[in-house]
Amino acid sequence: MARNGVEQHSLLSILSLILLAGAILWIELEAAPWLFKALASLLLAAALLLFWRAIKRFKFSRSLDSRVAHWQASAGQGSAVLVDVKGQVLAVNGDFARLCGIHPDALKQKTIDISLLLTVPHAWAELRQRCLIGKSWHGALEIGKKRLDLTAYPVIGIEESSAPLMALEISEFMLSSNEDLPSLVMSRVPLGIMVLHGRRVTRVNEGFCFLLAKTRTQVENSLISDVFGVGSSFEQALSEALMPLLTNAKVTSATALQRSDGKSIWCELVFSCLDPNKPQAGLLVTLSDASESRKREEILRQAAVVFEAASDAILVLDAEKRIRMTNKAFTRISGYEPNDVLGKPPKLLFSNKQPAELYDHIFNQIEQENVWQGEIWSRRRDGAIYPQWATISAVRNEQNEVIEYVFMASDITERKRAEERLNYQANYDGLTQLPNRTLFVDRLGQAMARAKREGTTLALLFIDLDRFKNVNDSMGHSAGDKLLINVANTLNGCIRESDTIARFGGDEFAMILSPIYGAKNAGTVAQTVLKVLSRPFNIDGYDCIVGGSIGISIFPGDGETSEELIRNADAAMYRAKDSGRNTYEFFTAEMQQMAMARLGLERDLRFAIERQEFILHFQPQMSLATNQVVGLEVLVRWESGTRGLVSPAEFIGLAEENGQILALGDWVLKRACQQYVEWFNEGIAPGYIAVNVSGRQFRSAKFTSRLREILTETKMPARGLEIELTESFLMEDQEAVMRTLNELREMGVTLSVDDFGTGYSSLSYLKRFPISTLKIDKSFVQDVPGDDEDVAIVSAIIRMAHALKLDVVAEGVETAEQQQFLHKQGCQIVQGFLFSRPLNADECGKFLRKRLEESSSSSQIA
Ligand SMILES: Nc1nc2c(ncn2[C@@H]2O[C@H](COP(=O)(O)O[C@H]3[C@@H](O)[C@H](n4cnc5c(=O)[nH]c(N)nc54)O[C@@H]3COP(=O)(O)O)[C@@H](O)[C@H]2O)c(=O)[nH]1
Repeated sequence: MARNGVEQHSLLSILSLILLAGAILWIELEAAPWLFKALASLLLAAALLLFWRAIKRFKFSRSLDSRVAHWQASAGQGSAVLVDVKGQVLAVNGDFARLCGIHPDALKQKTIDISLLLTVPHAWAELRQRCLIGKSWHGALEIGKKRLDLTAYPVIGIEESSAPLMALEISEFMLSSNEDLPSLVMSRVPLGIMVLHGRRVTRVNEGFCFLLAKTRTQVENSLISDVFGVGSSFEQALSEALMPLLTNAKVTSATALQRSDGKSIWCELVFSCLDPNKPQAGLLVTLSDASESRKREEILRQAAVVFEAASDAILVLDAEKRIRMTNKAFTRISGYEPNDVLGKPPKLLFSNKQPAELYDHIFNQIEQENVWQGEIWSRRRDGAIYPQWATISAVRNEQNEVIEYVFMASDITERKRAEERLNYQANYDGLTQLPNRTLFVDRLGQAMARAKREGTTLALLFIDLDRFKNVNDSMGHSAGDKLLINVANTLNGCIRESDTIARFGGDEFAMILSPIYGAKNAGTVAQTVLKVLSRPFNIDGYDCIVGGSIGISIFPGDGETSEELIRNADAAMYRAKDSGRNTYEFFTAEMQQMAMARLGLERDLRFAIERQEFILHFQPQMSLATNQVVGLEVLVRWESGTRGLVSPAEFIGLAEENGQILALGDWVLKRACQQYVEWFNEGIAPGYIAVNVSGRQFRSAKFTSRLREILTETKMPARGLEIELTESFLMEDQEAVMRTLNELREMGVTLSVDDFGTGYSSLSYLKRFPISTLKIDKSFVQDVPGDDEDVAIVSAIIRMAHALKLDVVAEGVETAEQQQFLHKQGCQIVQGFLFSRPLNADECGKFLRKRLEESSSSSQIA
């Protein structure tokens, strides 16, 4: 270009000389003929024209030169060419010549139609059009087999009229990189590969597309911001890698990348230059999915956190069972610092409270089953021994060889204490600290097994205190508790080391004498026990004499199971009580039969309730003043298919013991109310029906609400119902009894005290409780007026009842003498065989009707 400028400059000088010569000639020929003058003018005009054109061309050439020079000065790195709008090359750099495979000299004075290079259809027209309107153009082009990245932009002239020029910058050939990365490798390699030129993605492999769920066409030739998003984490990683790449062959980083399907993957990126000598020549980026390894790392990190933060002590042992790692909890629990134990076997942590073989046993089991779990006693650094719950597991490699053991252990000192407490509570009586029934049964089972094995004999003594209730009721529960503790200590003194004494609850105790050499010896022990029990116990300054009754069963002989032995000793104890108390009885075959009978009765009773085999009988209560039926006592009967009509005396006690009384009592109440309402509607009902309610039924939480339901359901008038409760029951838990009695009174139901005189006949409860009637027990009535004592008792009860404004019913009246006596004493109401036996509903209905008829006819006669 410079040469061209010099040539134009010389041409301009020649033209200037011609023009000067023409002007001189024209002046010299002023006087010459017009023909010469005309020729001279013509020559001058031509010279002027040429001069003007030369000036113009010179100016243009100067402007072009300056633009080319300016472009050359500012042209960026890489291949570049400056062309005019026709594609004529105005300037090139050396890289461009190399790109075209043409020596730079070959371009001298030559013109190359750049559009020939642009094999992509319309590319030339597009970029030319963009440059003509002052915009740039980017695109990927191919030259033969080569691919290149081209950026074209307009080069503005100094004058507006200047013809537009276009600078084309062509990035380095990728030919060499293509050859370095054979397509096969590119496509097979399980990595994402991406080639970047500037901020443009020029090539990617299948791995890349797979990784980011993109298609090649979505990615190739797109800007990074289009592929990864504006301001993406990739862009950030790239910009962070650029500086280090100037000095490092490769730079790695990792970041989360967004896939086209919206998922995010964690990628490891490796940036390297395509040509290490020319960082600007493009970058190769490999991407690998590190999500899994990151997850694993995360898990490992979490595991490490768990390891350290675990509340359990954790030790990692190597295959030789030497401690390799410990966590903080281990140090906290054991007191050992890691350095105290690292490299040592965990045996040093074991205490000798357990058998020495345990250590080998543990690892033998792990060898077989991979894991061992159990309690071990460990020793802290300060020597203290403590229990641990340990889990030791083996970690094996793919060859199934143990590579390490993980030993996890928690300090269970507290848990053990709590367990011991619970165990104690479950097996010992809280008041006397003696074994309870549960532990007793367990020990009895063991003693029976031992006796069987060794061919020895054992005895079971069932002890019931005779007058404990008196103390409890008269001196209060606290005194009763003290008495029981004293009794327990005393009984403890009567047995040997090998024997067991237990409290079964209430005032019941039991002993296992094991072994016992002959039943006689059991009798001797029973005598000793009775002797110590008959001595006074000093409670709160008072001497309390209780005494006891003992039943004895012997094994083998009196039962095959512990329950049988206990039941039989219990039966013998009842026999002892029946035979006058403060004595002992051995279990006998006869008792065996009774026990069997009781079992059978219990079974049949259960079915009787299901089959509704019960009926009600009614026994009239007569007014001695009017000779009228004033009420009816309701008495249940069991019409058994196999046993006939069974008296309640035979089954009520049993039903109370096993809880069947709840269902039975409910039925009795409802049926009695229904019957009363029937008679009431017929106009023959007396003033009330008196229903016997057992203590267990009365104590039930639902008793009053259920009674309310029954009254409503049957439409029974509450005032027509009297509840009969035994005197002894009223003495138990007086506050609770009081609450229920008050509820009954509010409902309008009255209360009668049954069997009065047989219990403690305390005046205080008669005053406190809302009682309306006292029933004198038939045992007092049967011997009046002959027996002075009974006469005194009966008259006293009647007087007391009058004083307290209570009605009195005398039951069991069988003779006219008894009736007269009672009448004389002022007893108003009587009940007994003298007037009527208990009658079934039909008979009772007839009885009521007859009595009414009789009384109406006698009143008519009168
Ligand atoms: N909880 C419930 N207890 C009930 C119920 N039904 C009855 N019983 C109680 O069973 C015991 C035995 O009753 P029973 O065999 O019916 O005997 C009663 C009468 O038949 C009997 N009696 C009546 N008059 C005479 C007589 O002149 N002589 C004589 N020897 N016996 C007679 O007395 C029993 C009534 O006693 P009491 O209840 O004390 O008034 C008995 O304790 C019943 O209470 C029930 O449904 N629930």
